[in-house]
Amino acid sequence: MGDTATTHHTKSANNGANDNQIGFKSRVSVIGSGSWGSVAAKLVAFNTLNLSSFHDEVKMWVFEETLQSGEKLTDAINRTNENVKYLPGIKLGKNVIADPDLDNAVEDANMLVFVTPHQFIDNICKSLVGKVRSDAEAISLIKGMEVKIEGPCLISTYISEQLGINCSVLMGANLANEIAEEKFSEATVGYRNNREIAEQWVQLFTTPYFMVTPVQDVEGVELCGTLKNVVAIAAGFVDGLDMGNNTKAAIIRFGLREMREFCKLLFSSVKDDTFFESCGVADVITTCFGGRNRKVAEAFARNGGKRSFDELEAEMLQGQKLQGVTTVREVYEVLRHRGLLELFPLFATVHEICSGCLPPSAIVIYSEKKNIFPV
Ligand SMILES: NC(=O)c1ccc[n+]([C@@H]2O[C@H](COP(=O)([O-])OP(=O)(O)OC[C@H]3O[C@@H](n4cnc5c(N)ncnc54)[C@H](O)[C@@H]3O)[C@@H](O)[C@H]2O)c1
Ligand SMILES: O=P(O)(O)OC[C@H](O)CO
Repeated sequence: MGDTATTHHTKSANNGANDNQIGFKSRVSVIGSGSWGSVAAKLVAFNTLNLSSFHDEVKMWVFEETLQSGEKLTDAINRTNENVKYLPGIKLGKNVIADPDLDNAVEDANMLVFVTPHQFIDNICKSLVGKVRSDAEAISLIKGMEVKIEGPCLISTYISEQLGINCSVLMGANLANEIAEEKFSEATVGYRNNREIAEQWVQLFTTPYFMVTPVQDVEGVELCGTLKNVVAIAAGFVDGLDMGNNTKAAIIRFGLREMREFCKLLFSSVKDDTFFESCGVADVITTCFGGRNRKVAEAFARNGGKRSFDELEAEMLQGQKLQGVTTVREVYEVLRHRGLLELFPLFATVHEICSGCLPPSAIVIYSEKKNIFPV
């Protein structure tokens, strides 16, 4: 742990955070246990076993459910060391302990990894108020955003505000099943102003097959991870209409341009270089070719928009959750509220298709005529 973090530990006030500086070991909890949540626990657990500055054990909070066999998911994970529902066939590491009790899962942890679908973060944060260490550091792997009456709010900001702790982000071209199989990938840690904290997260996640780069642009990194899911849905429509690779490449380019404009609209501080990190162009590419948002959007278009995203998601993903449909609705609300829909034709069209106002083929009309931003 770096100096800044150590000072952090010693000044803590509540929930047992009175550790001595010398010999202090960090405790990590993972909040979420879907496919990416389980891979995150695996990555982290590999490092906590191998680095002396961490306690070995990694607690992973599980949204409890009963499997078809009648066994609780948590019991099955702890018995087999696999997330048999969301990441079957992958050993997580014996030091990963699944826990269905949220309070218990975060108790004593000073490094909190948030990785649930974004639609659930509100309830999770509300139930964690007053339960986490005041000196804890958080990181969000969640791709999505909250839209409140007063405007859009990044998930990392929401976590920070609700829990009174600093929150970094980790985003990137990270299809969970590929990293689970230890195929090489990159990711980007976005941090606000404390480089040492960023280095701790880099250390905690880096493995020989997972390369993590810190970038001082938390908003840019997080919004890239959030918005690429909208572009992935557009790419899925193109696939469902059998329009081919050139059209998909055009959609990716238009999408990246709207991502950049939307990021700068919300945060003028967002850096152009961030779009060339793993969280930017690389994540757009991988999601538009191999992601769940793309896959379900393709099925939506092949069905002519007659079967809803909810229905297709339940049938095709068996409990896993899409982020793109909710995100594009939130983006649309922000743009409508500001009278800027015309400047974001791809985002607007994707929402209008998802919500049934336009047919999937409208994405073709979009791609034929749009070049809104000056290049
Ligand atoms: N899967 C990936 O390849 C991947 C990669 C990078 C980032 N992400 C992001 O990670 C985040 C988490 O996604 P994931 O892939 O780990 O999950 P997932 O879609 O695989 O699984 C859904 C999860 O939601 C949980 N859940 C269901 N109802 C809930 C409720 N009411 N309250 C709380 N939890 C509930 C389920 O138990 C399960 O753990 C998302 O923001 C996603 O965009 C996913
Ligand atoms: O499967 P998706 O569409 O949720 O995308 C997964 C990851 O975000 C890719 O980096």
